Amino acid sequence: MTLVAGIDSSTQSCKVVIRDADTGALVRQGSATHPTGTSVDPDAWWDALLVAIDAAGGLDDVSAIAVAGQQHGMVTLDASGVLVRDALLWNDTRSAPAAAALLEEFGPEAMASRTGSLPVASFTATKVRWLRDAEPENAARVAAVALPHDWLTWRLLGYGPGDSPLGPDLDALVTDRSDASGTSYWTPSTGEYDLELFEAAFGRAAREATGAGSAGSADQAESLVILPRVIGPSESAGTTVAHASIPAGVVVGAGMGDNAGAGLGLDAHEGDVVISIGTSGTAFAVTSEATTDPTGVVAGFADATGAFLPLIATLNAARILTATEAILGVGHDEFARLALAAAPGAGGVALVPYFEGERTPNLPDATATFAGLTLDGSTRENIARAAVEGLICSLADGMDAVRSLGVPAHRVLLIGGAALNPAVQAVAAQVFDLPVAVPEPGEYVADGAARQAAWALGGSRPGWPVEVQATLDPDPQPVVRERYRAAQALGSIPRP
Ligand SMILES: Nc1ncnc2c1ncn2[C@@H]1O[C@H](COP(=O)(O)OP(=O)(O)O)[C@@H](O)[C@H]1O
Ligand SMILES: O=C(CO)[C@@H](O)[C@H](O)COP(=O)(O)O
Repeated sequence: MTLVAGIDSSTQSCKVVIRDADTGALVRQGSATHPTGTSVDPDAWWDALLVAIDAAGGLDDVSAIAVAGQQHGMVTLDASGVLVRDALLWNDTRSAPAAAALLEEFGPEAMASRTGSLPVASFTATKVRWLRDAEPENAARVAAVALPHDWLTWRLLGYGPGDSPLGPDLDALVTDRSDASGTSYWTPSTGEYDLELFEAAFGRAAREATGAGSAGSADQAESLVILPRVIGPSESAGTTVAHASIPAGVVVGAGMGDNAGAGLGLDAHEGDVVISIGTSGTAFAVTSEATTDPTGVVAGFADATGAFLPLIATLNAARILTATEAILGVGHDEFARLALAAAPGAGGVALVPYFEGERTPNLPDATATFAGLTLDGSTRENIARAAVEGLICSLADGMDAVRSLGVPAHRVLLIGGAALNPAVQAVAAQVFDLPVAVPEPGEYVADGAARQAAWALGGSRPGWPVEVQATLDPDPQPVVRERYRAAQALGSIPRP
C-alpha cells in the first residue's frame, strides 16, 4: 500500500492524516496543539508538526506529504534563515491602519483588479507595512517573507537556520497559488507576483525565489526581499532529507492555504458553497474564472487545483461558542442541549459576535454585543441559542456576498470543529436557504493536503470518495436574521 500524509497547520492546532494513496482510506492520524495568541513563534508550529507526525505513527512508510496552513500569517526570515520576529497571524488586527493606508494609496478598483481582493488587516501586505513602520530595525533584517505553510514546507524539506541539513537557502522557499493569493501582492488572474505592490507596502524591492541552489549573492547584496516561488497544484517542492524525525526521500507537495485545502479535501465542485466553522469562519466556492469584488467583502483567492476560490472570512467563529459556553459554565454538549431547547429568535436575544473585532464586515475595533435582553427572555437557553444564531447569521451574510458575485450555489457543505455541534447544524438549516450537507466528521483541510501529496506523487488528482453524514432540508425561520439585523444596526461599543 502506498501511503501519503496531509498536514493542517491551523490556528489552534496541527493535524496529520495518513491515507492510502489509491483508495483514500484513512490509515492513521495525530494532532498537537498550537500556542494561543495572534503573534506566534513559528518554531512552535514546527515542534507541534513533529509531535503530530509522531502521534500519527511517523512517516517511515509514507511516500509523499503536503502542508496546508492558516493563511496570510507573516513569517519573516533573515539572510541566515533565522526568524526575525514572531509571526503575525491572520487574526491579528494591529495592521488595520496599514490596510486603510494601502487602500487609500492604490484605490479599491486597482487593488481589486491587481490582487483579486481589497486589503484588510488579515492580509500579509498590511503586516509588512506595519513592520516597516513599527519595527524598522526588524524590517531591515528581513531577507525573505513567507507564509506559515511555505515556511513549514521549507523546514520539512530540510532547510532552516543553524544545523539544518540543507542550510538557510531562501531560494528554496516555495508556495502555491492559493496561499499566494492571500498576500495582497500576487495577482490571481495572471499567476504573478505584483512586486510593485510589495515594494509599496514594505518599502523594499522583492523578487520571486529562483529555486534551490540558485541563491544569488548579488541579490542579497542588493537586499532584494525573497518571496517564495509559486509552483503548480501537482508540482513537487522536492524530497525530504533525513532530519529530526523526518525520513529521507518523501516527496513534498506545494502545500496550500487551509481553505483551499478544505475545498480540495471535500472535492468541492461548482454549485457547492463550503462553510467552515473553525477558529475562523469561512464561506467559499470553487469557480473556473477569477472573481473581483471592488466592495472588498469577498476575497478573490485562487484554489489548490488551478481554479479560483471566492471567499469571505470572519475572525469570530467556533470561539463565539466557546466564549458563550464559558459565560454559561457548560461544555459543548450541554451548550447544544440548551440552544436546541430555545425557540428560533432566542426569545428576542441576539448576539452580534465580534469578540475579536471583525473582518467581514471590516470592523477591526468592534466588540461583541448581546442585545434584546428582557427579564423573560434572558434565559440560559436563549443566550446559548443567540450565540449559535449570531454565528450562523454572520456566515449567512458572507455567503450572500459570495452568491452576489453570480457564483452558483446549490448546497452548503458544513465543516470545521463547530459543525459537529447539533445546534449549529439545526440553525444552519433554519438560516441558509439551501440544503445543508454535513460530511462525515473529518480533517478536510489535512485531507486536501493528502490529496495534493498523492497528486504530486502519482501525477493525477485522486478521486477519493467523500461521505456525507446527513443532508438537512431548508427549514426557514426568518425571525432569526431579522433579530440579528436589528442588533447589528445598534453598532458596538469600542474595545476597552
Ligand atoms: N461539538 C462542538 N461544539 C462547538 N464547538 C466545537 C465542537 N467541537 C469542536 N469545537 C470547536 O472547534 C474549534 C476547532 O475547530 P477546527 O476546525 O479544528 O479549527 P481550526 O480552524 O483551528 O482548524 C475549537 O474552537 C473547538 O472548541
Ligand atoms: O484568514 C483566513 C482566510 O482568509 C482564515 O481562514 C485562516 O486561514 C485561518 O484558518 P483556521 O485556522 O480557522 O483554519
